[in-house]
Amino acid sequence: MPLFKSLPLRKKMILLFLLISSTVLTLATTGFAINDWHDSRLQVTENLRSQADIISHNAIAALTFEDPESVRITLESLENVRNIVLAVVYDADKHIFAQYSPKGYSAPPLPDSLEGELNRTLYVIRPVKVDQETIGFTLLLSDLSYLKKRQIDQISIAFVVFLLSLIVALVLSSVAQNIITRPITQLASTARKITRTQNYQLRVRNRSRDEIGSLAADFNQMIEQIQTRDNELQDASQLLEKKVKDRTAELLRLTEQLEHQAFHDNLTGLPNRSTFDNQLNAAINYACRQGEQLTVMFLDLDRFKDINDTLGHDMGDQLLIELSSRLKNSLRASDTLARLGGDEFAILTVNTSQHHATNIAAKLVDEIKKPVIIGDLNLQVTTSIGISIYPQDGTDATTIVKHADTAMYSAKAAGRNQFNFFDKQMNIHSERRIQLAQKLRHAIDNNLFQVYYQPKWCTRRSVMVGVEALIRWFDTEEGAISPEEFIPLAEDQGLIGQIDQWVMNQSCRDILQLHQQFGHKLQLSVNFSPAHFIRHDLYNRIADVLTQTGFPGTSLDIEMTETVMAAENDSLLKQLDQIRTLGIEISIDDFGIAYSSLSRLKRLPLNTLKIDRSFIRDIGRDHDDEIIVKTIIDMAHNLNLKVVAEGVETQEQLTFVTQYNCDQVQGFLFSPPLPLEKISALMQAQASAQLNEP
Ligand SMILES: Nc1nc2c(ncn2[C@@H]2O[C@@H]3COP(=O)(O)O[C@H]4[C@@H](O)[C@H](n5cnc6c(=O)[nH]c(N)nc65)O[C@@H]4COP(=O)(O)O[C@H]3[C@H]2O)c(=O)[nH]1
Repeated sequence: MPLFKSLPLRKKMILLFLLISSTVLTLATTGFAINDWHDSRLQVTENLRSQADIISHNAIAALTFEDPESVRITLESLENVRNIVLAVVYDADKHIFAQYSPKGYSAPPLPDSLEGELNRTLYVIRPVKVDQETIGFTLLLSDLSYLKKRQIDQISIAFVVFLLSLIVALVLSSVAQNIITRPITQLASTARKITRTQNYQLRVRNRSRDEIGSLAADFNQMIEQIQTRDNELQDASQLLEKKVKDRTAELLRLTEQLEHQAFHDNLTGLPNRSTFDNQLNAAINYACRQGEQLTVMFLDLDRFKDINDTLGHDMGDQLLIELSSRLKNSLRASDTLARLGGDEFAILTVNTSQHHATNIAAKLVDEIKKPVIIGDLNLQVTTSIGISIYPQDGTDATTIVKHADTAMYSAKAAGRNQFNFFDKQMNIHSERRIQLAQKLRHAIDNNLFQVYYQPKWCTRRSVMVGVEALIRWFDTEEGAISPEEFIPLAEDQGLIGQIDQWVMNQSCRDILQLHQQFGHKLQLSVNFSPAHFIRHDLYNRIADVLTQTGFPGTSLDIEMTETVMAAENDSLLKQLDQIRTLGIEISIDDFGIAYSSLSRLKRLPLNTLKIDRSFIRDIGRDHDDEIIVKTIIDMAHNLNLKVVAEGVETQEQLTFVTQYNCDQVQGFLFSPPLPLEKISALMQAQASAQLNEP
């Protein structure tokens, strides 16, 4: 049975067909054979009966007259009757009376029953009667071998027919199975193919309209649904795959960005402080093992805060980007350049001698000094660099960085635009800055400042026409502290606003006294740090001072550094215009050292240019500076601006600037900054002299 179950449907059907056909044929043949056998026996028996009746009738006389010869002759007449192998007539006592045996059969004793089978022969006994009296018996024996032979022949024929029928049945069943199972086989093979190839476009060819046809139609419909779902699934999976891919890429990008942001500065893309610290620590460990030197440079842009405050942060950012790239291009790939924040950069160079560090620092100072052109601005920035060397200036990262920072401040204090190597003395300066900052706060809170005034002389008339208010700080412990030292500190510490406000207030009161005393409108110049211009209430604050003090705006001059002038800034322009409505004049201080945009000069509402004293100082020594001074004077006059030469110390310098029609001069040649009483005395003297003039 398991073998049958595992057979393909086609073979199962053929086998079943054959089984059914052979069973039916066998049953039919057997039925026919049995029937035929019975019929034949019946016929033979019938024949024997009628022959026996005839013989019995004919033997009456012979038995009556005891004439066996005549019975024998009668019996011999059976010669033509087929199959009779023995004919015997018995007398009443069942003794053989006569017999006929064509095949030598011997007569058996007379059986008891009238019909039956004896020694594979059929026999029939008929009594010979006369008037109801039995006078003898007739026995006829018929041989069955003929019948059997016929039976065998028939069975043989039936067997052949059986075999032929089987062959026909085989052919027919094969055709039948082909008709029935082929669609099913196709269905199965299509299903297998679809499973194997996942090709849901395959369909079963459906020609019939029977159950298999509808099964195939249902199958096709089912595959169609699966195909639709598969397509939807594939679309969804593709979409999902794409989304997962996009998401993964996005995550990767974000991770990289976050990693980059964690270790780099956003604006310049340079490593940040934490990366620098890590690299420095690693470099120190390596240098320690190898016995090498390494150098840390701390770099800070000079007056960058002014640029940021006046030109705006966007401009400051662009400048930082440009300068970062310059720095990077000036260094080797093995050097680390990091932005620590604001305008502070740090550089780590490994295995570097002091000589090599000097070359690098000098190169960086020069690179930064080169003009930067952003839009129509031509900016010039300088930098101060502090350098410390491992292991001589420190053996751990914190100390080395701190010492480079200290050296940088020392470079700034020494006049900026230079580099300085750390030396132990500088620590004293660093501590000094901290101590000074504390003192400065105390001085502001307690009004511990004074204002000195430095006269400005008119070159044409040789009279004092104005004064510049300059703050003075006389500390009880250490005496006078120079503004050169504490003003940058105040700017750094965000204290300059309070200082300038105080100076303006005080000087307005002071000079108003002189106005009242001498009836002469001496012009007052006050210094204004660029930081003021980022506050939009500057106009109000100045107006308030004028209102509170009663000082005439027309006698006030505000000095701002050249960095302010470079601002492409509508707000600044607006503020300056507003301030000018108060009658106030505006001067550019220290002109010539930073910006040189002529178009900006023309656009801003200015009154005066003050030539930086570094140009005046070298008159008579540096021809270039002389040309610069002359050019500035010409240019200012062409722009309808007054020119003041500051820092005039010698007659030669005075002669030079006077020769080129400089309008005013200021400097030690005439007077250092003086307290109000001395200015008052000077004015007194001047007034007396004028009175004495012829
Ligand atoms: N070598 C030399 N120097 C001369 C000569 N004539 C004048 N000076 C000095 O040059 C400086 C002129 O002031 P500045 O250029 O505005 O430079 C000022 C100014 O930028 C700043 N400053 C002073 N007072 C104030 C203030 O009240 N507010 C602000 N924001 N800054 C101030 O501090 C700087 C230094 O001020 P000071 O030490 O008073 O130094 C003053 C003055 O003493 C000279 O012939 N030779």
